[in-house]
Amino acid sequence: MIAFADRAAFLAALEDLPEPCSASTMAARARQGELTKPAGSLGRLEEIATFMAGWQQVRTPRLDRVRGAVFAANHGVAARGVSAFPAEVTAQMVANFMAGGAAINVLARSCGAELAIVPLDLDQPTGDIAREPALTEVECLAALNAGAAVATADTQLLFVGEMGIGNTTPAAALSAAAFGGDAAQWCGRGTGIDNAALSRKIEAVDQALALHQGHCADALETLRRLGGREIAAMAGAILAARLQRMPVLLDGFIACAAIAPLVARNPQFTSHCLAAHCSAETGHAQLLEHLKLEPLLHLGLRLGEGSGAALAVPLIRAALATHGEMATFDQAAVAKSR
Ligand SMILES: Cc1cc2ncn([C@H]3O[C@H](COP(=O)(O)O)[C@@H](O)[C@H]3O)c2cc1C
Ligand SMILES: O=C(O)c1cccnc1
Repeated sequence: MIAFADRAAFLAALEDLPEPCSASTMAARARQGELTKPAGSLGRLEEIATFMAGWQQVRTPRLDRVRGAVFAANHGVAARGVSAFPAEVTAQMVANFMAGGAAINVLARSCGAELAIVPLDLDQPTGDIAREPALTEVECLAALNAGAAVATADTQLLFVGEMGIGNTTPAAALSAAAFGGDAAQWCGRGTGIDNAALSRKIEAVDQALALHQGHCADALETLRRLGGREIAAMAGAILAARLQRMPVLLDGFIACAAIAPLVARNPQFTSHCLAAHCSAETGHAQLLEHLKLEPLLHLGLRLGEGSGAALAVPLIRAALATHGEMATFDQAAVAKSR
């Protein structure tokens, strides 16, 4: 199991990222060329199959073990009234996840994913990022490692989701810190806030950036100052997946913002990631552009929890099924292109 002993170990891991197996990628690409269809006619399904082959290091990748994890935590900044819901909802939704009644439970069941629910110190909200760092270094490392622990070695595809009332605020701050732009450009309506709450949110992000930006010397420091426990956990899980060459399906705005500081440091970081969808939250489309990822789905979702990622699993499955099960031109005695 992957764990980051200290700041240096986390930062060193980010500098030394494994690459996909090029022999498997080439073998998968060659197989795509032999299947009974015009070259390229399955579009992104073909890219998905070769992507999965490279990361799983086999010519014909499989999807028997899909693992999802939902990390939950509370945010000091929520006390500023930046969400449409009270902070108690985080713990109430964790109970709902445990009982199997949330959207992600239903979607994980319907796509055959195993789901871990990981509450992180729900009774200890982070510091309010507008006036102090969200986390201490020790707390941030603990959250990164709680995330890393879900990337278990037998997982063929990992997705991560989150629950944390107010967390679109730190997500906006992390995005602005990593890729520039002002607070208003990254702040959206989250759970459905009104104009007054949106003004408070933009002000909180402005203040957070003014306070912390000069001190964000590395990716851990940025996550610690502007992030939160569930956000650091998602970053830890996605990095731990990469260290094991495990492909990752990214969810919405918050899950993508969690890796923004890692991508700012190492632009190659997202090579093992597919963007499941583009959320309706302001900022997600531009964030995906900075991550250089093309989303698979546009469904107008703005839920989080890993819901968009779970919805993309059947698409990956279909890509791998065509790749693995279609007849070749030779097998089916179909004439090849001239
Ligand atoms: C019942 C409920 C279920 C949710 N599931 C995900 N979120 C989503 O909404 C929150 C982010 O939006 P904001 O920053 O505006 O608070 C996060 O918890 C996110 O996962 C939910 C929110 C609510 C209210
Ligand atoms: O994009 C998301 O994942 C999202 C958007 C709004 C609220 N919660 C999550």
